[in-house]
Amino acid sequence: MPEQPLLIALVSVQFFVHALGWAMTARMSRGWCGVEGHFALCWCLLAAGLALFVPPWPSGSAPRNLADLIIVTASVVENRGLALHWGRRPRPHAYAAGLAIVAACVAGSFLIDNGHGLRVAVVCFGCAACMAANARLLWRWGRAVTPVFAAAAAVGYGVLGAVLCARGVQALMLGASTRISIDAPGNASIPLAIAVLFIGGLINVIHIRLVLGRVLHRLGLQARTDELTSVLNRRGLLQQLEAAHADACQGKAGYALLMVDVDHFKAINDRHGHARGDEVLKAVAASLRAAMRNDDLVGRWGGEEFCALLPRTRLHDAEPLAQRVAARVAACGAGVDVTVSIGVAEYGPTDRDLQAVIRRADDALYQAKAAGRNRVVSAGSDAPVPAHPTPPA
Ligand SMILES: Nc1nc2c(ncn2[C@@H]2O[C@H](COP(=O)(O)OP(=O)(O)OP(=O)(O)O)[C@@H](O)[C@H]2O)c(=O)[nH]1
Repeated sequence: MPEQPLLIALVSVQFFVHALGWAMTARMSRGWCGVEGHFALCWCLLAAGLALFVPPWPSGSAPRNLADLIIVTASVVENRGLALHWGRRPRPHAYAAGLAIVAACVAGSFLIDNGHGLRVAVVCFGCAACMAANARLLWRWGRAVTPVFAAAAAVGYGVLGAVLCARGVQALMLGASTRISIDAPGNASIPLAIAVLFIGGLINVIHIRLVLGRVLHRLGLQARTDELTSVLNRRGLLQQLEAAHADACQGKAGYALLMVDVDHFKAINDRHGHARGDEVLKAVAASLRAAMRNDDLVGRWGGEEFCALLPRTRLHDAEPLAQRVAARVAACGAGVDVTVSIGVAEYGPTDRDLQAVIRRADDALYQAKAAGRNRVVSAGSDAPVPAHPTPPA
């Protein structure tokens, strides 16, 4: 086999390896219709398209343009995969219309003198439109999570789109004599083949980075979230508490803590069943979140106990908030009478240790329980405040 087709065959094999990797990932995540499945199909199409440039395929216009159409389809599939990655709704009609226009132009160009230039141009413009759409997706949705990577990748796709546009314009102007092609005779196309291999590798790195980032983000979220109530779990809340405490120790704003415990929860479980108990816990968590401000964080401390972190909040502001929480819970409509006891504590300049603040909130909660439940007690204040007139369940 002469050097030229050998090089193209190598690039095709490399893309096929990418496809294999994504196919395995899609199978593991059972996501053939998801992002991984789209990337697998994209790389498979690219590998197939390039393989059509290699003997025994004849070197006439038909296999070349079939290859070009397959490559445009691969670009469309990639864009669909990226759209799915950010939860955007892919637009099948737009994709189908774009592909139909490219296919019609390629078919029509066979009837025109010097149609070769038109065919190359249309295919280049088709791919360039997909690259521009990819750049837009990365710029619009990716920068919020990974600013540097998303901006660099968006610029990369943008440059690739611009190069393809320039190539399309050149093909239109030069018509039949346009010769810049991966299978053009002579040594000129060797750098082009190497560039295709390099750019393909970079695009695959972008795909890997996006999917890996999403998987790690999801795992991190699961590790910090309570499965039943969807609020933070103890580990997740402790991380936030430690960060708030470190900030406070450095002289930044302090914080307040609410320890919230459902009253007589064992009786609710015993009387109404464990499943209803779970529903009550979900309703209490939802009420807590609804009563809090945007910056406040709610977590399930364990069992029927919740904890809320109120950043930049003093005790005298935390107390009315705790009252509001108690009133919300009492009105949560969980199907049974539910009340909570709440202990409130705030960070003080002598608190070198987060555990000291947690202990004060816990002690205040214990006092609220001992004083008859369904009330708010602030660490340091002697008089427990009844939270709500409703008697415990
Ligand atoms: N349904 C349900 N019950 C839970 C869950 N986690 C803990 N519990 C139950 O919560 C109950 C807590 O009981 P206790 O610690 O005696 O507290 P209590 O009955 O609320 O009493 P006071 O706190 O003193 O008012 C236990 O019966 C646990 O089995 C859960 O995820 N779902």
